Amino acid sequence: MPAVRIQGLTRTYQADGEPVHALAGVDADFPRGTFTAIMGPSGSGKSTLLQTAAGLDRPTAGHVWIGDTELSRLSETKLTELRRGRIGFVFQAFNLIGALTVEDNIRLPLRLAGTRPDPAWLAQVIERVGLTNRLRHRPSALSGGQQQRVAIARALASRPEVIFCDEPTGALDTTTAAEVLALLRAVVDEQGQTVVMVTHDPVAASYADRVIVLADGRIVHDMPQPGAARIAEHLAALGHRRVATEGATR
Ligand SMILES: Nc1ncnc2c1ncn2[C@@H]1O[C@H](COP(=O)(O)OP(=O)(O)OP(=O)(O)O)[C@@H](O)[C@H]1O
Repeated sequence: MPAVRIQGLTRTYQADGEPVHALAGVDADFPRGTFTAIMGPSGSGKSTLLQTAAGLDRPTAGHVWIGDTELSRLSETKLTELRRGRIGFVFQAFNLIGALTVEDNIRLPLRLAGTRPDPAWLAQVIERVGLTNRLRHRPSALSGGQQQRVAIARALASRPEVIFCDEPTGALDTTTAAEVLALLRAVVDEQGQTVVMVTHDPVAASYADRVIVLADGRIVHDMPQPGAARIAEHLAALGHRRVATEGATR
């Protein structure tokens, strides 16, 4: 069973009385222990795919499974429980709570879910992200890369079945971004996690095992990660104007 399965995923918005087909029937499986990058031009449906797959938004039609649980059958309460316990999120803007220490930020999803932390797992996560000496600090005392590592530790705290990342390196410089991507790669390789990451950056996508490219709400490429240079070519062929080619040699 894949960690995530989406079938016929469709999301239509109304804008000025006109339908906008953000997702026009997308099928994909995300096997456990894999790292997938979702790419595509601006407006192609990447964020909508992530939001609907993660149960943050309801599709207009189609289905999402997290493990064996089909989301459309869940009440809002059950969906919230599932998001807290079985899904991790990492966003471009980190979304840490400034008034809480690093440690309390990491533990927050567990507190919200009312689950008892597994101390051995938490210690392992904190060590893996290199934050052992920072636990008493506030997020504002940390660099951007460190803050994103806190967000990754927070996403891992509940030992989720999948981690959804929306532009996790969008706010970071190249070196810090590389550290964060290496960390995501490591949690897949060492802990068997499943990561689904939206990114505009072919270099970021080159850390994934697989690249899915969307255009107009449909999958137009689904390929084993071919390297940043080839990814950039695929995007350029779609008329993508914001391709980061700098350093695209990986
Ligand atoms: N709340 C909304 N109301 C109306 N239209 C929307 C809404 N959210 C998204 N859309 C439209 O749906 C389409 C897909 O948007 P989405 O944000 O998923 O694209 P994206 O690929 O993530 O884009 P970007 O790379 O610019 O973030 C776009 O045409 C967008 O304008």
